Amino acid sequence: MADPVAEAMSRHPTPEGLVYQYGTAGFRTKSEVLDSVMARCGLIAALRSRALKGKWVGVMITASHNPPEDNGVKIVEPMGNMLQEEWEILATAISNKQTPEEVSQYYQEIAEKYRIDLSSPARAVVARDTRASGARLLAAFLDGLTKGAGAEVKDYGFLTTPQLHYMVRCLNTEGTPDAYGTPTEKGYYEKFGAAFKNALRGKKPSGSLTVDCANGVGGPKLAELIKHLPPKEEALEIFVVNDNVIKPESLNVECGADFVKTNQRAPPSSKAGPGDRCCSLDGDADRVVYYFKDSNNMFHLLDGDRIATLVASFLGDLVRQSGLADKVTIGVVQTAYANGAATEYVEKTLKLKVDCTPTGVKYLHHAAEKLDVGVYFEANGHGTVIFSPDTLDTIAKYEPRSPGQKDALDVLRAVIDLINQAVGDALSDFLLVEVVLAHKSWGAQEWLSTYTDLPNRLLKVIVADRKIFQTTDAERKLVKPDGLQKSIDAEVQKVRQGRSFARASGTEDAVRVYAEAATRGEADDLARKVAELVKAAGSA
Ligand SMILES: CC(=O)N[C@H]1[C@@H](OP(=O)(O)O)O[C@H](CO)[C@@H](O)[C@@H]1O
Ligand SMILES: [Mg+2]
Repeated sequence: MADPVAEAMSRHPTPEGLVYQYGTAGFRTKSEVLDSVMARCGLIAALRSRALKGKWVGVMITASHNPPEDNGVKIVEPMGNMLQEEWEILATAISNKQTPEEVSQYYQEIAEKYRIDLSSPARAVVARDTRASGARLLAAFLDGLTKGAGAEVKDYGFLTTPQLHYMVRCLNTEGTPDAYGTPTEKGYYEKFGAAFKNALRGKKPSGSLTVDCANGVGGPKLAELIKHLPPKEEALEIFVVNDNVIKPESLNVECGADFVKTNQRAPPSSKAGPGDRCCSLDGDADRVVYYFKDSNNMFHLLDGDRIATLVASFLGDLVRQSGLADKVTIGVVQTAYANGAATEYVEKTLKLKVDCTPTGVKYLHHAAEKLDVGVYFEANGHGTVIFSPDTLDTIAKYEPRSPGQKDALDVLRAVIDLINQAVGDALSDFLLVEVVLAHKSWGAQEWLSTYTDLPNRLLKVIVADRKIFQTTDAERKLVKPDGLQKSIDAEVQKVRQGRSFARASGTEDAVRVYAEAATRGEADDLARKVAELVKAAGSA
C-alpha cells in the first residue's frame, strides 16, 4: 500500500551531513538546506494538532533578524505560546531522520506514543515573512502537512510573527467566553486600532514617531494598521521608513531592531532630527527598540528594559488610581542581559518584584504566567505583558468608587486590549509606549531620564565546544568549566558596580560575554578580561 508520508518525504530529501536542531527560535539556518525540515514540520504540526484534539496549531516561516539568505520555522501552540519542549525534541529527531521510510516510521512511533488517531482531524495555520525563499519553503511545508499527514490548512500568506500568533489564538477561542478576536488581518487591525484610540482617551502623544521596518513584513502591515488608527491630527503622526519589501535582499541590512541594539546607533539611512522619537522593528516585527538623538546629536537607545520599566510604572499607576492595588500585583520578568540600573529602578523606585529567567522568550513567558500582571521584555526589545485569567476577571468586574477611579479603570481596560497577550508584538508594543508617553506627557528625553543605564558591553567568543560552558542561577553563574566562575568573580571585584557573566548562545555557535560597570572604560575592560578567560578555558 502507498505510504503518503514516505512519498511526500521522498520529494524533499535530507541534505547529507547536516544536523538540525529546534532551538530557542525554532529551526533557523541557510534557507537552501531547509526544505526537508519544512516537510517534516508539516508532519509534526499535524501530529501536534491531533494530539490536541484537532485544535489549530500555528506555523511561522521566518528567520526574524537574521540575514536575508537565512530562513526558519517555528511551531505555535493553540493559545499562541511557543511549542512545548517535549515536542521540540520530537521535531529535532524527525528532522534528522535520513530516509523517507525512517521518517514515516518515526511519524507512526510518535502517534503510538501519544495515542494519536492518525485519521482524526488536524489543522494548521501558516504564514511567512517576506524572504525570497519563503514561497519555496511554504510549498515543502504544505506537502508534508496536507499530502503527507492529510491535515487541513489555512494559509494567511504574509503576516508578522505576532499576527500569526494572534490568528492561532483567535481561531482556538472563537465562540468561547475567552474569544480573543476575529481571526482575520482586518480583525487584528480593528482590534488594536480601536484599543489604541480608547487607551489614548483624547490624549495626544507629543511630536511624531518614525518607524524603521527593517525592510521586512512589518512595513506593509504597519501601513495597513495606520489606516485603522485615529487620524494624525487627533493622535499620532507616524512616518514609515525602511519598508522596501520589493528588495528582500535589503531585509535587516543596516537597519532594524537588531542593528540598532547591537551597534548602539541609528540606521545610517535615518534622517530624524534632534528629539525626534524613532523606533526600529526586526524582520518579523516581534521586537522593537526606541531611540533618539539629543540636541548635541548624541544617540540614546531606549531598549526592551526601558519599555518594561515604562509600562510597569504606568500599569502600577493605573492599578493604584483605580483602587485595585490590594487586589492586583505587578511583577517584571527579565533575563541576565537586563541592565543593572533597570533592575534597581524596578525594585527600588517602582517597588515591584523582579524575576530573572534564562534567555529565550518562552522562559520569560512561563515566569510571567505565574504573576497577576507579568511585564516581560528581553533587553533586545522582545516582550509583552500578560494578565492572569483571575486578574482579568477582577478588572472586568471591579466597580469604581469615584470618577477618578473610573477614568483610570477605563484606561486600564483599553490597555489590556492594546497588548497582544499571545506574544511580544512590535506593532502593539510601540502603540502601548505611545499611549504611556501621551498620558505622562513625556517625550523620549523624559523617558530616558527615569534612570541612567550602566555602560555595558556584549562580546562573542568562538570556542571549540560551547557545550562545556554550563550555567546555573538563570545563566548568571558558570558551574563548568571548573574554576572559571571564580576567575570571573575576581575580575568583577576590580571594577565599580561590576557585573559580568558568560553563557553559551542558544542560536549561534559562540559563547556570549556580558559586562557592565560604572564607566564605559571599566565595562569594556571587564568584558575583554572575561572574554580572555572564556577563550582560555575553551581551548584548554
Ligand atoms: C543576548 C541576546 O540578545 N540573545 C538573544 C538570542 O539568544 P542567544 O541564546 O543569546 O543566541 O536569540 C534569542 C532568539 O531570538 C533571543 O531570545 C535572545 O535574547
Ligand atoms: Mg523577531
